[in-house]
Amino acid sequence: MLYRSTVMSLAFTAEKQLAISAVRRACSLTSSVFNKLVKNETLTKGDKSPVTVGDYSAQAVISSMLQRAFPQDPIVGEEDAAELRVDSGATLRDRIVSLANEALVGELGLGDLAEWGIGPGSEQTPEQLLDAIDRGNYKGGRTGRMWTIDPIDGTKGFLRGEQYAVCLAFLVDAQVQIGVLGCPNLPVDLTNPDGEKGCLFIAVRGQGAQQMKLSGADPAPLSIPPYSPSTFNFLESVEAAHSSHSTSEKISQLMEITRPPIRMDSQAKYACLARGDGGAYMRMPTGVGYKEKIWDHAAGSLIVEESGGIVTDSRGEGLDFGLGRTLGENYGVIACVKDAHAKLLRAVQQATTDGASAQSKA
Ligand SMILES: Nc1ncnc2c1ncn2[C@@H]1O[C@H](COP(=O)(O)O)[C@@H](O)[C@H]1OP(=O)(O)O
Ligand SMILES: [Mg+2]
Ligand SMILES: [Mg+2]
Ligand SMILES: [Mg+2]
Repeated sequence: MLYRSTVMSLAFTAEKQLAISAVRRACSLTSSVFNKLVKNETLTKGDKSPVTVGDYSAQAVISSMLQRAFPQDPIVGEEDAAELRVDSGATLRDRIVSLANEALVGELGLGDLAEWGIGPGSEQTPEQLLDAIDRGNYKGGRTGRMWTIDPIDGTKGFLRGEQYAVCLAFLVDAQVQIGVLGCPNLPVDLTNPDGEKGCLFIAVRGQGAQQMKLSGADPAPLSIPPYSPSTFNFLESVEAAHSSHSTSEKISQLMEITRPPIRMDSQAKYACLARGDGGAYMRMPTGVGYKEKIWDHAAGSLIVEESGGIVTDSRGEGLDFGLGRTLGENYGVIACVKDAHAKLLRAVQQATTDGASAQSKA
């Protein structure tokens, strides 16, 4: 038993260190993309180019570090470089190559290792960076080691200057072992929205979860407070197209919740649940046949579980990360502290059954 616990606590130290380092480097890249391209440039409404530049270059950085550290590990990444390999993508490609290289050559910080292809002199060729992006094309599966990257989750929040997250998870046999979320715009204390911003959340299965500042300062363990009916509320998407606001409003009424929901973009919702800013993460299907992607839930779900929470779909079943790049048929996602889950699940099931019978009568 002693042997087993020693082995468990030693597990994945190198993977964890790499994941933290890669997410932190990608976060400084996305912050600089925002400052250079979103804040200081005149953009036409709905212009998605800064987010595209940010997505590609952040995935290039994380993926090229992974390739150096763990060359055999496959990656399920949100982006692929096809658009950058054609002539019409040349301008975008040049921008991405220069941003990714700028991030890779940055000085080594705490815990960084030059052997991961970072630090002064670590420039990559355009071809190497495009290949790094394309290493994210793994189809996923149930066995073996793999990583999943969402280089910018919450693109709408990123463009609004609100919440987004750089997300990286490491899985073995379809079980998330490490989850890291970098949230550059998230207040360290949500009750002080004008205070310091920039948080990093890290979980390792069986070893708990912690929050620290993006700089690495002030690490603190995370633990979701016990269920309290008078303060319980929901964390949900800003975008009603991503999660049904009307269904969660119905669930909220059934649970007699009095506090309004906290709406924010990205997996920052999982992080905020883990540190007790809100009572439950709610993601109810909007009925358009959208399949949730594994990179949108892997890191966040482990951070919640390791903080004392539970993450399931609306049937109460665990999320299955072994089905490929998606979570399969969409039954929604609900997450909360363990002692609230049965009550929440009952309300979810009542709301969705009522909804279904109202629809079939109509
Ligand atoms: N119809 C949909 N239902 C649920 N999630 C969606 C839908 N369309 C896009 N998404 C994804 O929701 C995530 C953001 O969620 P949130 O609104 O909670 O921040 C993004 O990864 C986005 O994917 P994409 O990056 O392809 O736009
Ligand atoms: Mg996403
Ligand atoms: Mg994304
Ligand atoms: Mg996207």
